[in-house]
Amino acid sequence: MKLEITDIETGDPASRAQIFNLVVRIICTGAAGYFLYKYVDKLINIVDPTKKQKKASEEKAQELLKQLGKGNIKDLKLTEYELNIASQLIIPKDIPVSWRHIGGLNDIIEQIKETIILPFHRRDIFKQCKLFMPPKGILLYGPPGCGKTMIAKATAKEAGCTFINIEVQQLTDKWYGESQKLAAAVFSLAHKLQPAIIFIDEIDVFLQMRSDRDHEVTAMMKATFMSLWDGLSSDNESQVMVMGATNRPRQIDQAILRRMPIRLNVPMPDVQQRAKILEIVLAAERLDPTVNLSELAITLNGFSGSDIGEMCRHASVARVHEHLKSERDSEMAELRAIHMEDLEKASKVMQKSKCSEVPYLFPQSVEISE
Ligand SMILES: Nc1ncnc2c1ncn2[C@@H]1O[C@H](COP(=O)(O)OP(=O)(O)OP(=O)(O)O)[C@@H](O)[C@H]1O
Repeated sequence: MKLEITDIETGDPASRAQIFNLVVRIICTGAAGYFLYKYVDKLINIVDPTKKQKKASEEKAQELLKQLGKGNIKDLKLTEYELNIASQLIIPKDIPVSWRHIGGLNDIIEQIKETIILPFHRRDIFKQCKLFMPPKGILLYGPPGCGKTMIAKATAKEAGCTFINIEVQQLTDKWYGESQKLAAAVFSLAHKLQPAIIFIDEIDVFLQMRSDRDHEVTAMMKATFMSLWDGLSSDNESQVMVMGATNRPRQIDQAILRRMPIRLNVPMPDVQQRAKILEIVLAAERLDPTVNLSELAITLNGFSGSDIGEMCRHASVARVHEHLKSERDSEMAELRAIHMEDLEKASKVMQKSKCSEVPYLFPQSVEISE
């Protein structure tokens, strides 16, 4: 079949010049369209510089939801804001912390098992108990480095529920109205993926006492957050809970404290707790028979769990340096076990650096004045 291009006006076969003209026009129109598209895309990126970031978080959210095995993602009908929040989801099986990694906090762990995990797991039974109200807020408070974040992560792992980790910066969007929509999305997403825990680390920063200095957008976001939280409390069917952690409970608004009826103090470890933490931290290391963890724990007064972890790392690494030094003289293949002396030396170094820190003053309980 022969394809013939004809002149529109005369119907005569088109000349070579006319065909050339047509081809040039098609190419020019295509090129103009391409550059216009590029220009508009650039303009959108200038107007909304977060576009790329939004796309990346959407893709991450889709992947996480798939891993969570929440059925068909399309059926969840997630909004743009919910997808943004979903990019912060933590998959329980990926959490490397469980109860056995936490030393000396058995009372707190038991309380969490009883008040949070059991009602999540045995909803069938708890639903029949009309006087039981599942807690909608729980606060972990205490000095830095004593295991609050570890407890929150282990709770999510053991409960096997959706864990939404809220980052303060994520909700404080500079665009007017966006913060409120994101705050609302936290709760609607948790509702769609329930049972779920909404975890807010440093809740004092996120929802600190509302003050006159609050930016209008921040104040509105907080108000939205609080009213949605109230919605949870009045809905007995909902399996969504907010868990907050703070080093500064006195900075938290009383209205927020009231929404967190369960408040668990995660204190500085006492001597027995320190011995337990030492045991857990050093479990994977080879210890010399000279090591006496109970004796060592007595000398670590004022050390947090994080300090103890750091001290053990120091002791272990110092031994590696010593090994590498001596390797130059003789070929020693095996790294020696950790001696009591290594741990004592490391604790003295840490004690010295701790002496220069400001002492940490912490309330034993958080009072609510009605
Ligand atoms: N009770 C504990 N048992 C075992 N390890 C602990 C314990 N407490 C703290 N640690 C160690 O200290 C690290 C920090 O703990 P974590 O982040 O849970 O403290 P935190 O109370 O949340 O601190 P912050 O308030 O500064 O966020 C842990 O990763 C762990 O190595």
